[in-house]
Amino acid sequence: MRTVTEHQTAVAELLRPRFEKRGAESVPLPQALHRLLAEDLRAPVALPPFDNSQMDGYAVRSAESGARLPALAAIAAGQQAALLPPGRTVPIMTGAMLPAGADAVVPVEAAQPARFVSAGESVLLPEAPAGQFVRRAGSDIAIGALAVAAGTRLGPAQLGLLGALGLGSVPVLRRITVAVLSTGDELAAPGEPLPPGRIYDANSTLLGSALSEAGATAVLLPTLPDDPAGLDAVLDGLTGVDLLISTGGISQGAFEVVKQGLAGMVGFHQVAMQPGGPQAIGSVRIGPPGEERTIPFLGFPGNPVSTLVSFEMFLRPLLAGPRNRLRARLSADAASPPGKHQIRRGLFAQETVQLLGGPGSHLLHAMAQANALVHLPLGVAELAAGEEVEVWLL
Ligand SMILES: Nc1nc2c(c(=O)[nH]1)N[C@H]1C(S)=C(S)[C@@H](COP(=O)(O)OP(=O)(O)OC[C@H]3O[C@@H](n4cnc5c(N)ncnc54)[C@H](O)[C@@H]3O)O[C@H]1N2
Ligand code: MOO
Repeated sequence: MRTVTEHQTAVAELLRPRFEKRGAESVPLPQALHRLLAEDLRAPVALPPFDNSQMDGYAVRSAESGARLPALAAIAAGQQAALLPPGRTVPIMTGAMLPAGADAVVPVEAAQPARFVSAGESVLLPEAPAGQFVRRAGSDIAIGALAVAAGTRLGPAQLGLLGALGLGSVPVLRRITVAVLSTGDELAAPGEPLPPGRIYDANSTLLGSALSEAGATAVLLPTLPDDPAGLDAVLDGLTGVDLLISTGGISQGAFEVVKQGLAGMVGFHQVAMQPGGPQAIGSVRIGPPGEERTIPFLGFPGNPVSTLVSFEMFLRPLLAGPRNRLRARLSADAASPPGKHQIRRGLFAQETVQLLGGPGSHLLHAMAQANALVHLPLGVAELAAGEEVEVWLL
């Protein structure tokens, strides 16, 4: 039996070289959400690009503040500011360029009168130290500084920064394309009638959406009946994908389509975790004759919770990095098979986690209400309420 870490290492060794060779593409900034940045990006301009006002108020030479000063015509955001002559003040709006000579801003409500006066009128300004309410050029980021590092998953803040820096497009890693093959005679497609003895296919949707959320492109193949010859046909017809994942058909049954169809080509292992114990890993030949190539293959167990937990444990970290991990206290006693790393589903709030449903890997309804995976480590049989465990926030 393999440990979780051993299988994680095996999956990483199989997939990392492929993922690293995937290459980059340039995409318009608004389309780069959740993509991985392909190279370090440095600031082509400083932010702010020029000294500007942090307040709607009066720009002043600080040495001349604490006095009544005649005002010039107001400077709006977007205008180029001229020199502020000595002995003058100028109404200035938030974000407007500070005129040369000025080094402080007095908020309009601190002036007397507490409004914007017309050009030529004078206004009494309180003492304002140098730098007051002035946002210096480069105080957010200096020109040439590292803005976003290669490998960063681009979220709203990173994309906003790149927009502020004037970048219209961004180099991102090409998406990994993953074919998803749910197997089993019992499967019917959601939306279709359900004959007796059959169940609806949950895994195609579950795994497809997990892959999309992690930044990959999922290609959902039609479900495969328990017919090893059918698997050969699927492989022959497959092109343009970086990875194939199957679900089901890998344990000890009499009709294990993946196990029978790929015997000798891929490894079938028992991993010391629950759910997700049975795992397959290796490489498969795909493509029509003359265009064959070899791609990595992962076989996840068929139970839907096993499939999603397998994805979270083995694949998601390689596609999108680790989940947020923290320690939480169990809300109630818990038991776990000591020979396995058990991964339960739970509801995390205020440093406490409540287990939802039992350990069974068919309990998809409970998982659909969970916001965390709860780790009960190898070697642990019983945990008391209040004991700390690791949780991964989903
Ligand atoms: N004798 C043994 N039997 C089983 C063992 C074992 O060690 N010895 N392991 C059990 C464990 S643990 C798991 S997990 C499953 C894994 O089996 P398979 O990967 O071969 O999966 P299947 O048998 O095809 O399906 C398992 C279960 O999940 C349902 N299923 C499958 N695909 C889907 C889908 N796309 N959507 C919804 N539900 C699906 C399927 O109907 C089965 O109920 O093996 C245990 N057995
Ligand atoms: O290892 Mo299985 O995934 O418990 O049901």
